[in-house]
Amino acid sequence: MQLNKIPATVVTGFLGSGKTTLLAGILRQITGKRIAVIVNEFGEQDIDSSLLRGCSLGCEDQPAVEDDSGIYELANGCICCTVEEEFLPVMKTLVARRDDIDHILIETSGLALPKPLVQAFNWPEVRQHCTVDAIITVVDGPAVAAGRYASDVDRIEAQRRADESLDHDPSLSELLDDQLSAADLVLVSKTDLLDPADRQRVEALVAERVPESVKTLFIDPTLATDAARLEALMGIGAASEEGIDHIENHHDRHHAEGAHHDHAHDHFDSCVIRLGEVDGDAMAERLQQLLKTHEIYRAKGFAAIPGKPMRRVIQAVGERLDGYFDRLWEQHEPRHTQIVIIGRALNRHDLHATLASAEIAKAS
Ligand SMILES: Nc1nc2c(ncn2[C@@H]2O[C@H](COP(=O)(O)OP(=O)(O)OP(=O)(O)O)[C@@H](O)[C@H]2O)c(=O)[nH]1
Repeated sequence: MQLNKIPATVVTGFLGSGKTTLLAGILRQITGKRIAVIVNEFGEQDIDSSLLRGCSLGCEDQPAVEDDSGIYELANGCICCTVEEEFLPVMKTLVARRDDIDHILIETSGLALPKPLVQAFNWPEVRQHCTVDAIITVVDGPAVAAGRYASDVDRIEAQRRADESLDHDPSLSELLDDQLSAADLVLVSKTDLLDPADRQRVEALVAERVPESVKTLFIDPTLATDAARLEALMGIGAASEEGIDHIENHHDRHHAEGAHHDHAHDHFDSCVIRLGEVDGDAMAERLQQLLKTHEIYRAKGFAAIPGKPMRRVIQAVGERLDGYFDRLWEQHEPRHTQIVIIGRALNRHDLHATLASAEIAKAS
């Protein structure tokens, strides 16, 4: 590690792969380090920072940075496209506060490429004071084992064959490749949902895409009881910015071939559904129905349930839906429901109408 530079860990990985869960585990488990967090979301609402804030508020001995929560949101689009406008000013703020910060954790949007962000660490203002400790790519174990990325390639190939005019349409598989191409360390998440054969499939897929020198760890962040293991993720000392220009990826290759410059997120759509109080069971049932009938990759947010003093977090990845109560509604906070949905060709009207049928009362 380079002396006197603040180390920054960049956590990348597809939508819903487990990045926020990992960050929350680190913030909860690692005490004695002052950690600043930068989160970037695809979509108009930053649910992740709200969840992470809930986490650091719950951990009294873990204030991230003095006098605020230490969580910086870059909610306005994908970090890989807004490096200059959004990321640089935040980094300058952190550099100015460097005596208060031991480590920076950056969660990129699930649709972002890590390369442009890491290249920004070579800008003089940043380079002088910060270094990239490691790029950690989180891979959704069950999704990879189930062939979600492969089947998407097949689907897109079929689309390309059907319509020759289709230019470069980056697939989920290419995005996974590009997120893996920059990795210093790969973490396979949701290992509680993997059987030994799944593990082998995931291992084989990752091994095809990363050099042998890059380690792959199977980790279960929801069971993040192992602080020493989490601590080992910080302090890798890779100085990833030094070699980043030489990392090859599909995105740069398409660009060099003269293809229209676009990013995976140009092909995704997002919308936010805002409602008042909802019937919890009806909401789950309607959402499950939408996950089956629409091309939704990710849905997340929270719901206000009548008579419940806590807000209910809603999480969906693929067709899997989870929910839990995370914190009490504050006294003057309006009780409302808000769900961000990310997918392809979303019909907002349909999504809103279906979920609104679970609404019981308008927001207070
Ligand atoms: N079973 C299981 N579920 C997990 C694990 N880690 C994360 N999840 C669930 O997976 C869902 C997505 O997790 P997040 O941590 O929000 O994923 P993310 O990568 O931050 O998602 P985006 O920010 O939307 O890209 C949530 O419902 C988590 O509870 C795990 O180890 N096991």
